[in-house]
Amino acid sequence: MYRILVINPGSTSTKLAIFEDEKQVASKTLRHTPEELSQFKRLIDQYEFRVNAIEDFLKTLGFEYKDFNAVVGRGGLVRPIPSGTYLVDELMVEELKQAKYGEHASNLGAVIAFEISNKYNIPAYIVDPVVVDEMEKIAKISGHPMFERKSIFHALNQKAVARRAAEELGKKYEEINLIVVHMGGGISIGAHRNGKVIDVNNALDGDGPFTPERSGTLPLTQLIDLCYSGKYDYDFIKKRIKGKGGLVAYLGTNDAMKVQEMISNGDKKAELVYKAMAYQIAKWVGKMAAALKGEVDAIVLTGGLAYDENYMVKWLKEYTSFIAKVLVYPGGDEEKALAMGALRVLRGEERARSYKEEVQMRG
Ligand SMILES: Nc1ncnc2c1ncn2[C@@H]1O[C@H](COP(=O)(O)OP(=O)(O)OP(=O)(O)O)[C@@H](O)[C@H]1O
Ligand SMILES: CCCC(=O)O
Repeated sequence: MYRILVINPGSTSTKLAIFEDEKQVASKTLRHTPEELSQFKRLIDQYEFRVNAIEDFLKTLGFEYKDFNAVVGRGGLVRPIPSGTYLVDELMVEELKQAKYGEHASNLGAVIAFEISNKYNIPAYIVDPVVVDEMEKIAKISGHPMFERKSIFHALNQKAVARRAAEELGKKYEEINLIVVHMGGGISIGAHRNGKVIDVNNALDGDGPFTPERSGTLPLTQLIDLCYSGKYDYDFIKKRIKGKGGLVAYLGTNDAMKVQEMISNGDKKAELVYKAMAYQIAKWVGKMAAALKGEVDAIVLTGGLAYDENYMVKWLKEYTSFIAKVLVYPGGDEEKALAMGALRVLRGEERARSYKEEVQMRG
């Protein structure tokens, strides 16, 4: 039996799980408020805060790090790489610590896993990091040669739920077309054509719908004017786009459950803003339907917001079910996908990819 520790740092949560082979024997989701996280200037400053959460979780269950055969973290903003399980190495950790390719909570997954791996001599892996890139060339064209559209999205969960949907449809993932909508602190909408994500919004870069705490695409000239108004510095503007945008900016919370409560209590502004979020998500589903030339086997809704059947799921069905049937997998399969990625390698069913070699090969 292989015991695996799963560490999944998200933008508004830390999700932890323990697997014994295929079986999840424990799990915990810790939610973090914007106030709690805003005390840290840089993402890497959250290291101790997130490690303490892991150690508390293990202590309550009576486990120690040495009881595990592997530790697997959600992979972050490294260079664009193909889908798969990667052994965490020094190059990857150095790039993540320096945030060379950007800051994201999942950067901490590999960094924490690597520390544990070194101290306790157990392997550390990441699986399908947020930079998995299968985008078609045509989708990368932005509108100006100084800019390129990038594939940065919830690759791990999108791939995991897409496989689950294929199974439910009685087909192979490689045989079907899906639009997968991951709705968490960030939101990504991917066009999956025959097992590859050929187009997707860059969930980190003001590209896409607004989200619980991100602005999504903003009116460009207004944004430029604001940047040059002399009133705000770089960090302030960036925070309006990521961290203090979206629901947080309009309603003061990134917690959709609180927004649902506001709506139930008759708050009309909350209803309008939350419905506008559904409306923008639906329009992105429409874009991806066009990318797939209308050949869509199913639309898959997932992530924390997919738990909300009363509003979000209902509205999205109203707007998009003319395209294809809508399957709903609330939360998602991220922890399982991470554990299974590590398990396949531990069992020798798959070879862990080397990040260093991948980087050398791609030049
Ligand atoms: N049972 C629920 N009903 C409604 N909304 C929920 C429920 N559970 C979580 N959410 C909402 O989902 C959002 C967070 O989703 P999720 O946990 O997928 O995000 P995350 O893991 O922090 O970020 P990301 O998925 O972008 O990495 C929050 O707005 C939260 O309030
Ligand atoms: C980039 C995917 C993860 C997120 O939106 O936070």
